[in-house]
This record gives sequence, structure tokens and C-alpha cells, in this order.
Amino acid sequence: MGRAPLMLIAIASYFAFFGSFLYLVGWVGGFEFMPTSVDKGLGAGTATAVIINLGLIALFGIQHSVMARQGFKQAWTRIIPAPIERSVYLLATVAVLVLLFLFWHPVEGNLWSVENEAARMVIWGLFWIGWGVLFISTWLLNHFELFGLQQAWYHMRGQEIPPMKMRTPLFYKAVRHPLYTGFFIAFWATPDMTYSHLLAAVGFTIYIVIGIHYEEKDLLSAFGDEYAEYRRRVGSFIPGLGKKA
Ligand SMILES: C[S@@+](CC[C@H](N)C(=O)[O-])C[C@H]1O[C@@H](n2cnc3c(N)ncnc32)[C@H](O)[C@@H]1O
Repeated sequence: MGRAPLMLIAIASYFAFFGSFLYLVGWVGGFEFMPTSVDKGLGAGTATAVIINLGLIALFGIQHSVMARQGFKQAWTRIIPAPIERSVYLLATVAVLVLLFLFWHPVEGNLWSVENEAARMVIWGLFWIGWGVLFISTWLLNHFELFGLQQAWYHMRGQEIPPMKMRTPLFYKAVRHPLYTGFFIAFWATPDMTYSHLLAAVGFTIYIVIGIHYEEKDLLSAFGDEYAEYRRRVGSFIPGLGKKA
């Protein structure tokens, strides 16, 4: 395939992913105007709903973890062009997110509901801070590389795609996984914790904790001692906690 079509695929994937990310923010927030959300979707009995929902989260986890591993990438790039490997990964993520948005089955009931208006505002503030931390973290790492545009751009210009560099600016000096810290805050900071929301928060938290194990394995093999030393010095999600000897 020509260089320009690959660039177009990368741009289309970027915007498709960005759209699904914005939908995810509204989906987790459970805003009225959303066609579906963590609290608005198809109906089913509790047991069926829980099984389907956990299946949807597992699907997201499997797609995300398997396709991000080095071994998979090496095999996969014999089939698809390497410059759009990340873009195809993003398209697969969009597909599993769309399944989540369409087939999530809300579960009845409420764990907590904060009545006090000021407290509700503080919690909503935290929700937005979480998404903000996540978004800023993508720029701290390398936004365009993370979302596949840089690879296709270099390829289009006939230049070699630069290897991934280890980065530890700003938030990364305090924790190794600020993007996931942002994700946790965004999922857990809600003034109305319905059982549906709780299921999503617990499910995605478990997935991230498992996913990090594999992500760090890859980071250790890519960056060696530099990353090992970083793990000894810097906590995982919460500053000072989860350092690895
Ligand atoms: C979705 S990002 C999440 C990054 C990180 N786990 C976080 O929560 O901020 C996953 C990608 O970031 C890369 N990555 C993670 N930490 C990195 C670092 N310190 N420097 C460069 N790349 C990193 C991983 O290799 C992976 O491709």
C-alpha cells in the first residue's frame, strides 16, 4: 500500500479513537444526553447483566493487552504494514469500546449517593481532573506516537520510524503510571455510585492492575536497567507506593 493511504488510515484511526474516547468520558459520567452510559443500556436480570458486562470488560482487556505485546506485534506486522500497526490497534480498541457502549446491561441498585451539593461538585471536579491527568499524560509520553500518527508520518516522509524512548517528565516523576491513575480517579470519583458503575470501576481496575504487570515486563525488556532503577525509585499509581525492589 502507498505511503499516503497509510497516513490517511492513521489519521482516520486517530479521530475514530478520539471520538470513542470522548464517548467513554460521557459514558462513565452517565450524563443525561448520552444515548447509552454505564447506567443506561439494555435490560436483563442481575446475574445475566453481570456476566455480560464482565465479558465486555474482559474483551477490552484481552484486546488491549494481547495486541500491545511485543511478540504479538512482531507476528502481526508480517500481515499488516508496521507504520499503521498502532493505528490498527486503535481501531480494534474502538471496536471493543463500541461493543461495550452498545451491549452494556445496567445493574439495579445504588452503593452511595452524595446529597450535599458542595460535595457533589468536589467529586465532579475530581472526575474531570482524572480525565485531565490521563489526557495530559498522553502528551507527556508522546501523544502522536501513542496514537499512531508519528509512525505513519515518518513513513510517509520516507524516514525511519524512531524507536520508542523512555520518558519520565512531570507526573512520571511522581508515579510510573499517571495515565492509569487518571483512569482510576475518573472511574471511582462519582457522586452516585450505582452497582453498574461499581461493576465497571472494579472491572477496569482489575484489568489495569493485570495489564500493568505485562506492560512493565515489556518496558523492562525495552529499557533494561534504566526502567528497573525507575521502578525502585518511583511508585506505581500513588506517589511512594508500589516501588519494586
Ligand atoms: C496507555 S500508555 C500508559 C502509560 C503508563 N502506563 C501510564 O499509565 O502513564 C501505554 C504505553 O506507554 C508506554 N510507556 C509506559 N511508560 C512509559 C515510559 N515511562 N516511557 C515511555 N513509554 C512508556 C508503554 O510501553 C505503552 O506502549
